[in-house]
Amino acid sequence: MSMTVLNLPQLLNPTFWSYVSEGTANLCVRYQGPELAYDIQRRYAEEIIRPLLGPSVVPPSLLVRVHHDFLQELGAIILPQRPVHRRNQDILTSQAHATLMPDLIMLSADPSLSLEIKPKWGFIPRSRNITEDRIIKRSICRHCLKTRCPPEGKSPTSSYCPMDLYSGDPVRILRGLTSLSADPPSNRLVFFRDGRVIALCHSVLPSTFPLGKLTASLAWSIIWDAMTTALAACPFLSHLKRHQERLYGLSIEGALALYEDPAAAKAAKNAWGSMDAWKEALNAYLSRDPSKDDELLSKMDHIQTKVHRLLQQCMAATLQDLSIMITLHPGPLPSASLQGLFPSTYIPILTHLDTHELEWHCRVSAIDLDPKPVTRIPHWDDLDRKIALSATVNSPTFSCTPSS
Ligand SMILES: O=P(O)(O)O[C@@H]1[C@@H](OP(=O)(O)O)[C@H](OP(=O)(O)O)[C@H](O)[C@H](OP(=O)(O)O)[C@H]1OP(=O)(O)O
Ligand SMILES: Nc1ncnc2c1ncn2[C@@H]1O[C@H](COP(=O)(O)OP(=O)(O)OP(=O)(O)O)[C@@H](O)[C@H]1O
Repeated sequence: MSMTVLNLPQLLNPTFWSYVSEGTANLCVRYQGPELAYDIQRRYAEEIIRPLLGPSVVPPSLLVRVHHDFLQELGAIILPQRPVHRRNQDILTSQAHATLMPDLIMLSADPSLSLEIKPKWGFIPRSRNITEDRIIKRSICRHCLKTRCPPEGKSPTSSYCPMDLYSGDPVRILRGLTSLSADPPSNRLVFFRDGRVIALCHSVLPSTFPLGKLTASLAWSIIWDAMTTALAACPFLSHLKRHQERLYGLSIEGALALYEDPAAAKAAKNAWGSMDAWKEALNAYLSRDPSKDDELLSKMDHIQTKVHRLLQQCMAATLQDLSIMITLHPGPLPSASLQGLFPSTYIPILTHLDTHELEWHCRVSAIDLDPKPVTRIPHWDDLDRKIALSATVNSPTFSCTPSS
């Protein structure tokens, strides 16, 4: 068995280390050098988002050293496989680090089918800070305001309502998935078979797949059923919705009011690059009584409280923009492989096919967990204002059925 050895020369400065303890064989020292800028992104996912969503959902990752020649050669090798519209942007060959993660789409040589979806906001906000001119936000969810109530002269761009996906009700979850799949192709729903992107529902399944001998439409209806069962069985979406809603407790209008205090904005911008500050904001959130999520702004006179609330607003923004990867493996639990480095959790599912029961194993993971800049708060508020005002002018005749 080979072992991965990471090359991190920037750590090899003895003054960055201090003594902790020792035994007969090992001596333990603690790293106290400068924060590795690139590492903030990786640690944010592991130390801030993982406690919210759960260890089985947020994949582990390692920071590895890379160099110019490797990145340049890699860029040339993969260029033909990249989408044409992305090719004008080269890989940044000056990057010193990359993140190594388990492959969430495919595991060893087993047949697999994965669905990547971007669920977006899962609740309808209730905050007292929502102003009268944006009152439509209380009856139509953010995604539907943005996509189903476009400015005059434009057509709706989606029929998907996230409230369905987050409802916990299998009938509504299936409706959410199928409406997403009926939308024009986008990164909001992507299918992978055996590690490669496939055109949704038009693709014949491989014969190694247990459904491969069925007609495509029957096979796909069973697959939708298995995906729905997995999402209904896994507590992930309900955790995601609860944390989105609580972290967004002041609504963007309230967060903007805090950001308009120049001292708070400056302190929050400084705090953004420090993992200690993120952890403080997370702990303040985890120990907060939910009845205080939408606390009166006038009661928040400490700069520290404002900084916590601003960073929490950024955490909510990460949670609204993440993607979910649902990977289905037909048959028994996939055997350990190279991925043994990274433990993961599978949900066993049974689906019915005529008189036969099919056994699947399913893994649900969250990806794209980047920290969102606190400096975007005015932009998010402005976007919300535009979306709410343009939808109000259209006087939509529908409202969204809350997810619970
Ligand atoms: O706020 P939204 O709803 O426009 O979300 C943006 C996403 O739009 P979407 O609603 O998924 O079509 C947008 O998605 P697309 O690139 O449009 O697929 C981005 O994810 C953007 O984040 P970032 O600029 O990559 O950090 C997202 O922006 P942030 O809200 O994270 O700033
Ligand atoms: N661990 C993983 N295993 C398999 N595929 C992955 C993994 N992580 C990311 N991907 C794939 O790579 C794509 C890009 O990754 P990611 O979403 O982190 O990039 P991004 O630049 O932050 O994207 P965006 O512009 O949507 O914010 C994902 O949409 C997913 O298809």
